[in-house]
Amino acid sequence: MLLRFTKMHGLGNDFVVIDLITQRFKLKPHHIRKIADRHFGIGCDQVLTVEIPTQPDVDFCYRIYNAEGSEVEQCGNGARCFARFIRDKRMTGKHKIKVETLAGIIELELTENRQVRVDMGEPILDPKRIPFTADQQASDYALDVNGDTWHVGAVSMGNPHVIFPVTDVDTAPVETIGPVTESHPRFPQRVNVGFMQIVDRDTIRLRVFERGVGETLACGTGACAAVVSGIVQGKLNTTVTVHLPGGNLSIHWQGPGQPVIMTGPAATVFEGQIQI
Ligand SMILES: N[C@H](CCC[C@H](N)C(=O)O)C(=O)O
Repeated sequence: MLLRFTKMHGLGNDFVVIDLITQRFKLKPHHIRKIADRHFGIGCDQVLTVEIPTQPDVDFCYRIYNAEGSEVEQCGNGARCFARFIRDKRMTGKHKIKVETLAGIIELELTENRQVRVDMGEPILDPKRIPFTADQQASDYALDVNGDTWHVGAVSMGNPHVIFPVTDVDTAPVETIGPVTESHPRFPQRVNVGFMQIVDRDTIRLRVFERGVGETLACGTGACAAVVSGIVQGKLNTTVTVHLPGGNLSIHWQGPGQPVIMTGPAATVFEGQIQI
């Protein structure tokens, strides 16, 4: 079968977006792996499918799959690309849309300067719901990795994140600590691994070794999780610029009980068809 797709990216975190409302096809993990393969397929970090919502009062549904084929709960850069896709394909005339995701319903808004603002919902700090094995909720946790004890943050945006504090992201041990921590036994559903350098109370630098992919040029939920962790530790103000290798995001969080608001760009690269 020939499947139409749109290649997109959010700060270099790239996606293949497939409309499964006008194309009926059941994507299986081996299909995802082929689509995501940068030599034998199209190539992307994640595949994002546009689907009919199952809940009332919701405009659309999207599902996200990591390059290895696993379905995941949430994706921040994907959410912004989704909003751009829906708008550019004129699948809605609305400026603000409600979207059903595995992590719950989120709200996306296209802003006047072609940015996308996403209400990512409330962060999850209870270790049992991240999930992360810890005796009780804390502002940071002792985590043993490769024989060293790190004091890390742990936050879920619907998908799990652990955040390592570093003095310089350029020299952070992403290649060594990333893979080992991704499958650390204290994270029963594996985990996205962030390395956060706090520049000042309004600015961080961040690199992310993503679950199911490896290091990406940007991670939207990772940026949200890192800022929440920094605010919980009393080290950041409520609106933070996050410098990622692929570009910058603005993250805003007023504190417990409040949603995380992420604002940033989304771009279309090309359209095509893949024989699947
Ligand atoms: N690798 C993530 C999913 C994609 C998240 C990322 N691309 C973003 O922009 O949030 C996970 O396994 O939870």
